[in-house]
Amino acid sequence: MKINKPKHDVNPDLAKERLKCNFNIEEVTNIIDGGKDKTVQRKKIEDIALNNGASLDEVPEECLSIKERYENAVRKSCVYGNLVRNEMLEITGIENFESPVLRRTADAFFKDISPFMLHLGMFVPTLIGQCTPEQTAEWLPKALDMQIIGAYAQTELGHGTFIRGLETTATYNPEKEEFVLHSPTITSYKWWAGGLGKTANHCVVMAQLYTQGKCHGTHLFIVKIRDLDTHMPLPGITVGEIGPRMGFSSADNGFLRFDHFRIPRENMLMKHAKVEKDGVYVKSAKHGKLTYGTMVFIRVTLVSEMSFNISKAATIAIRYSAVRRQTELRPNEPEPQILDYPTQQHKLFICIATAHAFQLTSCWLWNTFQAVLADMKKGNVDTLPELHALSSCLKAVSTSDALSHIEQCRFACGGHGYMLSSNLPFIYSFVAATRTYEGDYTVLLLQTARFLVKASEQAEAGKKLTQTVSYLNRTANADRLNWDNTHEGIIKSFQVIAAGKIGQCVKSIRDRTASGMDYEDAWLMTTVQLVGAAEAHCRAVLLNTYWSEMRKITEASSADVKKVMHQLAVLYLMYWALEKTGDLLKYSSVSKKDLDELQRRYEELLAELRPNAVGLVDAFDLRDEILHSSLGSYDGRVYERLIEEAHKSPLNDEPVNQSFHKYTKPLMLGKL
Ligand SMILES: CC/C=C\C/C=C\C/C=C\C/C=C\C/C=C\C/C=C/C=C/C(=O)SCCNC(=O)CCNC(=O)[C@H](O)C(C)(C)COP(=O)(O)OP(=O)(O)OC[C@H]1O[C@@H](n2cnc3c(N)ncnc32)[C@H](O)[C@@H]1OP(=O)(O)O
Ligand SMILES: Cc1cc2nc3c(=O)[nH]c(=O)nc-3n(C[C@H](O)[C@H](O)[C@H](O)COP(=O)(O)OP(=O)(O)OC[C@H]3O[C@@H](n4cnc5c(N)ncnc54)[C@H](O)[C@@H]3O)c2cc1C
Repeated sequence: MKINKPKHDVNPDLAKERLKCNFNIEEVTNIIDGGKDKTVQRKKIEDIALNNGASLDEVPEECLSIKERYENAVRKSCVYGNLVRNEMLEITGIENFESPVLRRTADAFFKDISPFMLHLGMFVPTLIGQCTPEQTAEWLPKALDMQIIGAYAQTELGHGTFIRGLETTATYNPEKEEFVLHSPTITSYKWWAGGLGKTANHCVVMAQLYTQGKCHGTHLFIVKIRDLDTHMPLPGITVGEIGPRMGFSSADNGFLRFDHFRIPRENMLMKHAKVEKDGVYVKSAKHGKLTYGTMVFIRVTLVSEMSFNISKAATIAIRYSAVRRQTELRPNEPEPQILDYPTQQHKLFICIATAHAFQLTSCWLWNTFQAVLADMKKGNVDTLPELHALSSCLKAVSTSDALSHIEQCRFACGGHGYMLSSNLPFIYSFVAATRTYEGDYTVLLLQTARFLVKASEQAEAGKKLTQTVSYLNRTANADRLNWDNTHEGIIKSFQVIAAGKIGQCVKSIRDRTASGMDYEDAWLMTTVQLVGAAEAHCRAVLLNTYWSEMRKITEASSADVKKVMHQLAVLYLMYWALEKTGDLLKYSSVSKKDLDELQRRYEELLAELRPNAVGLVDAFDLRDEILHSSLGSYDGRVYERLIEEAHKSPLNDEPVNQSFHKYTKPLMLGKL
């Protein structure tokens, strides 16, 4: 594999690490990309971005003012958008506009985020999923060609989670064959939509549909909000940016208020329901929640997105840990590389394993999603509830785990990890938002819990369950599992933990209703346990999927690659078994001796993986221009880069800042 040659000598410690690596890095890269041809395709697309000045920012993004950051991000988004439509989509195929490669290449342009991200990320998928064929023909080519730029405006100031509580109204007027969009209250302001504030000229709006005097619940509408020539907001539209936030600093999350704003009838997205010219409401969907389809799609894609973000953080922290030396172990001996500390390995190797676990699980989930879409095309919606339960818990757990692992990577880099130039704070604040958007962590786990409680009751009644919950058929009446210290044994124990927790929830709800509580209150009182049960289910799914997909995908691999991929998966199983010892003690016959043995094996495994650590992150094949990190570059010039970045601070533009003469000196002289 051609590695882009570093311009400088590689740090000697890092160079030695690469010599220690005992597996074929390219083979692992191909596995991560999904095949050799996919690696070639990714590199080709990255080359297009990098050959077009992707990473060239004279002043680092973080040193710009809010306005400058936004304007710079728009400039780069236009260069990027143009490359996407003219060159990159030609390589991926237009039907793969959502390819993770495009999203990842965007990182070569933006340390933070593109104001156009939600155009491709949510607006286009909504058109694809929610339009009739005629509407698709009208809107999709314009959107893909970026003649129109869109946002996804669902959340309001007063409601994000509870979609049925949204207050924006779309009232049909049959005389004019128009919908009137209106924001009746302060809490009905649309709030948060990415790109809505200043960039988008169109948006998809979720609103309560009224026709013939009756409310039919939330539906989607496409709305032009700005003049395409002047970009001025249209009369009846108040639109702007919501203000600075923890991350997403180069984008324009927006607010939007409608004042009796009229749109043609054809602008209701009518794939699943429509309003006839005379105002008659017709529902064609066989499932009530198909208008939520874009959210399911994004939840599915976020699992792969989390793998990517963990792999970036792990690459930075592991390369840095190979360069950084700290603390004498024995007098007069050289200070060890911090990567030699088992505590450091404990923080970091799980990140490598998790990136693989999420990547393989995301491919499996994507295939499941495609199968459900195919079923739905044939009119069968029976598989949707399982997909919703699965995508909800995997989105919740993968974003939450990614966030805590990325924070560990920052801790692992000590003070330098706190520098924006390390890129870790950007990665962290980007991922922090993912735990909330597209459905808050707790809320989504409670969605999965609804499915699990029903499944448990069906298992109790002797019904055969679908694949991801079929373990409930086997474990419904199991009390404590006999501990079996094999890999399959660990996976099984997680299924027993999940089954036990779900069973306990069902019992709590029944006990509470039996003592006179109504079902809603009994459910509410049990929600802390229900969240735990859904998380446990998700862990069982993740462990099982990672293990079985890893074995499948490495079947034809070389012995060394097989070995290291196997070691990572075992590390993942052991890490989680040790994290959940309380649950294991509760639901299996595991003994203190077994757990001590597991701990010992885990520590040995860290040592076995140690020589391959740098090779494993090199295999993520994240080019420096995508990583944007003073600590994580391929050549390991950590200290030189930190100094170079420090010199870019605008505060170093002159030797004395004017504030000295204006304020400090008068203070010193007692003249304030
Ligand atoms: C130039 C370009 C540069 C770069 C771009 C390049 C590439 C881009 C590519 C990719 C980008 C990738 C990522 C970026 C994406 C996003 C970035 C950031 C933006 C974020 C956007 C948002 O956040 S949009 C808003 C999202 N909002 C939510 O998620 C709200 C969460 N709430 C809900 O989902 C629901 O309200 C609820 C599920 C909590 C409850 O719904 P409700 O209607 O009240 O339903 P219930 O009555 O409770 O339930 C009834 C039954 O329906 C079932 N149900 C619920 N939801 C679904 C569903 N979605 N599907 C199927 N079934 C569902 C529910 O379980 C109930 O079932 P029962 O059987 O139990 O009755
Ligand atoms: C960076 C970012 C980008 C975003 N982009 C968009 C966008 O492009 N388009 C868009 O429409 N939206 C967007 N959002 C909004 C996002 O989807 C919502 O913030 C999210 O769905 C959470 O809803 P909320 O803010 O109303 O939180 P709330 O629902 O108010 O949550 C607050 C707390 O209450 C808890 N809670 C709420 N309901 C329940 C319940 N039923 N049971 C138990 N606990 C509960 C939650 O767990 C949480 O702890 C974005 C948000 C962020 C942060």
